[in-house]
Amino acid sequence: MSSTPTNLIDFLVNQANGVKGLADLNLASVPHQYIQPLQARLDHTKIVTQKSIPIIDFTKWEDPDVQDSIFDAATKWGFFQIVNHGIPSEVLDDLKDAVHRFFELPAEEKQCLKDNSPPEVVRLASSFSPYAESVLEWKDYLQLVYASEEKIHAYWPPICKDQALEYMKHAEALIRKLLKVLLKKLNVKELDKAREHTLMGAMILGFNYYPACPDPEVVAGVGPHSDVSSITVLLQDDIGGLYVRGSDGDSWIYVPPVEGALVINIGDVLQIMSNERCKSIEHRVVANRSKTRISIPIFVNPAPDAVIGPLSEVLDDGDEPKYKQLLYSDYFKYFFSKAHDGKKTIEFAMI
Ligand SMILES: O=C(O)CCC(=O)C(=O)O
Ligand SMILES: [Fe+2]
Repeated sequence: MSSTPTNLIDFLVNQANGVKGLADLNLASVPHQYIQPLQARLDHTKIVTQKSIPIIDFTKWEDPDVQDSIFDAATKWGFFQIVNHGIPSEVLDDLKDAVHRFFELPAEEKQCLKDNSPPEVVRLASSFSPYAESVLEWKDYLQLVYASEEKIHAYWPPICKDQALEYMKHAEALIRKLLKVLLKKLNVKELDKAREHTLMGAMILGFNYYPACPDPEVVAGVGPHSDVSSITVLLQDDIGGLYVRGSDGDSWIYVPPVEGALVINIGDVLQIMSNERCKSIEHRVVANRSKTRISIPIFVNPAPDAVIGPLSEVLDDGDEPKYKQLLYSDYFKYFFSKAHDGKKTIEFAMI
């Protein structure tokens, strides 16, 4: 049995071993840096099993009834799953295989990728913001920015590039449809170029890797947070571990893996732009004792230079604005400057 590396952050981050490298040491228990204080751990008595987020058939997405159910889910739950979304199952399966292949690369290759990647295109990290957190999260992640074809071909890792790009091409069409439905319900007639820049001007494909953990009860896979996206489109594998905050603000609802489905959630940007009609709901991930889990979010983000704030079409209905107008890059930087802290990020945008 091995012991914890003396300089843990150096081992995880600079040597690019990640928590995958730590898990491969087969430690009997997790290093103290991962142990969450009692009040931060998931209280199992708060888990609700009788409720679940809606599952929506996306086949007839232009049908007004389907659009109503999407908006209803966005306003009441902030989270829903979609099936029959049009992305072929082979594209999803090939992507999941590619994610495993990527994280199974030797640390030297990951380090080489880190050293040679411009952070505006490719970022490899462990935990969330390890230099800003007092307790680490049991997760490694890769972020691939959906930049120009030229940058993608130059910098996305060859071991997963084709599968990631194929998925993004399909997903982009789906994202446009989802945003059109949500905007229509907010009285915005079309998704023109300016709105595209604001709502989907910078998309990031994330690969999340949660290795099996000897003490899943005491660590956070991901601590409670809401996403800073417009919307997030998440592909999860069949292991499970995602929980979303119930509407009472106290309970946690399990999001079961559904074969072929994508989990959609509203992010802070759409909560702000809809002046709180759409809800950006807190969620968290629990690690697994015996199995590695992966998940693949697309963070549909505004361009960094976009100004976000309540839409005029929403305020025209007589609403008082609850949020100010602010530069998205300021919001994004603020999110990463601290540990995950529930719904606190959005206070940065409140009037
Ligand atoms: O792994 C998951 O199911 C969700 C991950 C997540 O919430 C995130 O990456 O923002
Ligand atoms: Fe999230």
